[in-house]
Amino acid sequence: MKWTAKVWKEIEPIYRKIIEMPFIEELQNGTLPLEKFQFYMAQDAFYLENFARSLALIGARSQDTSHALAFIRFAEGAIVVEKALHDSYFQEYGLTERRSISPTTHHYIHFLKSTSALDQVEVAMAAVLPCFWIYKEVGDYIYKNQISAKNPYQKWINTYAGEEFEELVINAKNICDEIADNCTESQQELMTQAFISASRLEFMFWDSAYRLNNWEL
Ligand SMILES: Cc1ncc(CN)c(N)n1
Repeated sequence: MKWTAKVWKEIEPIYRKIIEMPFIEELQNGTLPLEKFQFYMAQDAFYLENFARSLALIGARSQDTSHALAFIRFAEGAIVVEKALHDSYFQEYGLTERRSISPTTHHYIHFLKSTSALDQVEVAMAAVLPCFWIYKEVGDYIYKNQISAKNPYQKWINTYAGEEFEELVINAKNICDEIADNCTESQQELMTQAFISASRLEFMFWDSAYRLNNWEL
């Protein structure tokens, strides 16, 4: 069995919880309060910038030049494609003020940056995979189950359910499988643990946006 098939089984309960969470349900129905979406978008802007830095770092640390190129392109995509989505929502909703980084965003960003900088590069690749794969699955799930034809969050849904994003996800999964095939069992286990941690953080990211969670002090 491929490593990606094994790890998806591990995080299946987390994924189920994600698609059942109110943030995702309301995003799908177009009823998510704007304030919660704006909070999410503002946090996601911090996230994307640092996610892109982590991807570029993984690219720089990859031994195989085709993997290096793929990760450098992923970094570019995170900045160019996803930022375009952000910019259009920022303009549409007049989101200009710079908010502070929430505790969950702070934790997620630092988890990705430290893993990318200090852990084995294959572990870092596994840590960023949920950022691609879970978004693709959630985007597809929402797209297939949408009831309302008029949804203010349609651009978000179309981005992650789209073919362009799908290509990136397939590529990232294939690289992880190739890398995992050449790893020892204990390295694979570290990859799996990193994948599970990032999947938990994906859940927390949406959950904290729904609760508008911020520092208490
Ligand atoms: C928190 C988070 N995770 C993943 C993605 C999709 N790259 C995102 N935009 N934001």
